[in-house]
Amino acid sequence: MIKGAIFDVDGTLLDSMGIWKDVGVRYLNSIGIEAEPDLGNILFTMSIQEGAQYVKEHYHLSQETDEIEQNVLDIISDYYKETAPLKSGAVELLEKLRNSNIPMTIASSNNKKEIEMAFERLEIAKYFDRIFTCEEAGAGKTKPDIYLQAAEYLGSRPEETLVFEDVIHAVRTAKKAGFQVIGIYDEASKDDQEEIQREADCYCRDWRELMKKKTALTIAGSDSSGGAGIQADIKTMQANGVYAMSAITALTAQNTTGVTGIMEVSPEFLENQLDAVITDIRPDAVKIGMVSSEKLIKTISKKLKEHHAENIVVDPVMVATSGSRLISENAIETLKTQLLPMASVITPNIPEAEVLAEMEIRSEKDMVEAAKKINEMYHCAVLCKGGHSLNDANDLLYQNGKATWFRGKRINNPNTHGTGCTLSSAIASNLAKGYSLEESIHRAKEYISGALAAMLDLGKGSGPMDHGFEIRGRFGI
Ligand SMILES: Nc1ncnc2c1ncn2[C@@H]1O[C@H](COP(=O)(O)OP(=O)(O)O)[C@@H](O)[C@H]1O
Ligand SMILES: Cc1ncc(COP(=O)(O)OP(=O)(O)O)c(N)n1
Repeated sequence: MIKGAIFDVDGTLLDSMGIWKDVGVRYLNSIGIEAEPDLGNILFTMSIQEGAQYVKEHYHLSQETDEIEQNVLDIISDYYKETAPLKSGAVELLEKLRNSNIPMTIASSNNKKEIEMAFERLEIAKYFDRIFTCEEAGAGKTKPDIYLQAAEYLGSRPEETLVFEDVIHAVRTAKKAGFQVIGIYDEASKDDQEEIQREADCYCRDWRELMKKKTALTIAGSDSSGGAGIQADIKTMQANGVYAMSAITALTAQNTTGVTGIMEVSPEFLENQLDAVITDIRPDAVKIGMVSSEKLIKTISKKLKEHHAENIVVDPVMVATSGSRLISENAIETLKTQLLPMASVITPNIPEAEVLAEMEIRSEKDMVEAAKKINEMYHCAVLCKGGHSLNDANDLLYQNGKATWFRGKRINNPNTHGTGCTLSSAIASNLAKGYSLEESIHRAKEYISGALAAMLDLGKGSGPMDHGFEIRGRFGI
């Protein structure tokens, strides 16, 4: 759960990085000298003192460096006081965080005075309880001090705190210190964008893009008891902040004790649903759950390719906890060859991973070996879920030759109907919102732990979880 947010200023909230490239040219122009074409880049990495020394020597100026420095500082100060604009969508983002009762601070390498002047003019001072500067923190943003001091002030731990940044060294520092980092594009650091995208938990071109409601589509079967399948997926997507859509593969007559009937839709009708949804509201992520027959799998594969679907999470549902089979034997082969290679990640539980890897899983070492085998066979990231273990809830991600454990505390709750559907839908929701795969899994596990810990107890068998455990507000009472 997010309990605080820390914002950088220049390049993040303000579209102000240009002044630091432009200030030397402006200064020289003010004394009637034309600057060399590349002066902005030459001065960009220098301190103001170094820059003043450079222009004095290079342009044979009679002014002392102290005077040049002061004139440059005045130009910068005037810029913040009168001109520095907000980045697009910044106010909407601040408003949204304030409405969610998330306290916010500033962490900036700039001077407090400049920030205060700009914030007052732009009417955004009201969003921030305090401004932290690198000068006061005693270190620049290659060290985590400023973020840690800001988080301590907010009363949130790093993992509960969002850091908004636009430059790679700051993104790296905050990430390394355990914060959740949102990276944003800025012209001044355009050459580092790919790296920022890789290192940050979430990345966006501008704040409006981050604010836009993200969408997710579930292609799965209906569970009449509401704990698994389409119903669990939609509740999960809603609770994880995305707009949920569905294409139903089958109706099941099901409750917490078992499945008493399955009625599949025709491939034509599934195709119809997929076309209707995707051509109108494009999903930012797709989750695929129960698909019981070869024909339906082929339809999904064809349609998702045709529509260039992204962020596909495949939960290779085979058997429900209650013991009922949810896929035909021959469809498993088609699932392997047609759907797995399209997936950003697949989420088999231990029995499903055993079928896909064609080996027994008895230990954590076996989980790694099976996930590696599946990854090499089908070229997709594999999250082997450990919910069927007795003592823990440790899941293993295998991708790009690397195994990463997501360790979870086992919650003593016998009502685990729909855990697989819920986890895969939460991962898809997080991918839709732009989180990296690792962060998407991490957040999905936190969500499922919360839903299990709410201890809902319904039905005669293994009951459903409380998907809405964190949905509060006046209509929730
Ligand atoms: N009792 C539990 N406590 C905490 N997490 C659990 C528990 N049971 C399952 N999980 C988690 O729920 C997710 C779904 O896992 P699993 O139950 O193995 O899937 P499936 O429902 O497909 O069999 C995994 O992240 C797993 O670690
Ligand atoms: C319609 C439908 N789809 C999938 C499942 C399996 O759900 P899962 O999340 O794996 O949960 P359990 O049934 O294993 O608890 C289902 N039962 N029905």
